[in-house]
Amino acid sequence: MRMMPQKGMGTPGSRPQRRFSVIWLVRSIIGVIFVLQAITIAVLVAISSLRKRRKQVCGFPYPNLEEVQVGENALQVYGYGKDLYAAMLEAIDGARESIYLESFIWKDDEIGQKFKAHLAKKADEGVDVHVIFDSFGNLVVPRAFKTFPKNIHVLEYQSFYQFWHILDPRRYSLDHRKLLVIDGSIGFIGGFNIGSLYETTWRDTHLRIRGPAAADLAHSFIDFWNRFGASADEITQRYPRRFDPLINLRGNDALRLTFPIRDMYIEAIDRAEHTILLSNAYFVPDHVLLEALKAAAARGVDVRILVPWNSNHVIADWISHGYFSSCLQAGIRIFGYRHTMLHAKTCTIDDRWSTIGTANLDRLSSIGNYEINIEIYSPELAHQMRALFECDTADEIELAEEEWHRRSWYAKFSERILAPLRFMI
Ligand SMILES: O=P(O)(O)OC[C@H](O)CO
Repeated sequence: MRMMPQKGMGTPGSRPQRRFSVIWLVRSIIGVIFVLQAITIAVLVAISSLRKRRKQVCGFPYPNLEEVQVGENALQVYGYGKDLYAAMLEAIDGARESIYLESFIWKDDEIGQKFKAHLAKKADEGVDVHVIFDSFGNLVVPRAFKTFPKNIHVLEYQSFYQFWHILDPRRYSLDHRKLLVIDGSIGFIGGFNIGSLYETTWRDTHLRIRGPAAADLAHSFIDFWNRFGASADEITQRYPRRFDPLINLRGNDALRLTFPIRDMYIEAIDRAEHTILLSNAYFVPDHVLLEALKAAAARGVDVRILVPWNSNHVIADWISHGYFSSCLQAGIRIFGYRHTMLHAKTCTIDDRWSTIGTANLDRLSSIGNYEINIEIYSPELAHQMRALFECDTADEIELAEEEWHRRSWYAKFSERILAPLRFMI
């Protein structure tokens, strides 16, 4: 009996023909995109490491800002690491009761060691010293550096500590916060991690609070410690807190799925009438945030966004570039900071409202990590934030819409091919 060859099988002895199907097509397209993304990333990383080898940082301008009084609190903005670290170490040296230090990254270098030595001295004097750092953020830091004297309480935050945690999407989060609180009365918050690199070569923004609002920072630390630290080592210290309409702390909590910092940004942008001056290290906004910024520009608000021109994460830069065309079309002004890496996470609106904190405008910070931002209602502070922004943008490039549209085809291609990665960072 003769067998009729079935569809797609070919004749006996010949190679079977691949059956065309939608699944095969989708798989092939995804495969091609993966390969193109891998090639693009490899090329960009190679170019970036060449650039890093050649680049010399020759300093950057920043204004000297005076401490301002906001209600019962004195606020000092820092735009330069050397000044900030000096103030932090001075505050640590003056501690009498407690020191709470939390840092996403804590480098084993001159500055990192300096902090460790000052903390050890205070612990020996009997001050209650607690430190938290993120396990993933400090993966490359030697274990010896992460070992502290016995009288310093340490929490190395690790999201996964049971096997089943890998099944819980809420645990794909980092402790991205940067906090220092002394005696519940002096608090530091902002973008600076701890390390020599950040001391003089990165432009970042941090805030010192002297006054009752520092108690909020203390309790944010204490709450985190008591939830994730050993139960036998609870912090029982309390600092009186009070509601303050001028200064508000906003904290993202991954396990509780509360992400008020993103909401805070959207609400403030929606309210803007005159100006939005936004600086962010990694500008990869979600659809809602982006539409809020565009809507503000459409109603006549002067929206200006400052991003690093070449950040420490080249892929993030190129993903960020993918937003610029639509921002420029919407009337948003984009500035690229070229002096050095700009790591600040700040915004000031209508010369009234400002925020300084740890949250980048990307998915990880918006709906992923533990983050902490402070929002301040104060024309005096907003005036300083404007001065800082204007200093940062004074001699930097502003993208012109036409010129940006004329960028090379391979730049446009790279942005397109990397766009699907927006949801990963
Ligand atoms: O995660 P951030 O914003 O503290 O930035 C850290 C730097 O990217 C370190 O590579």
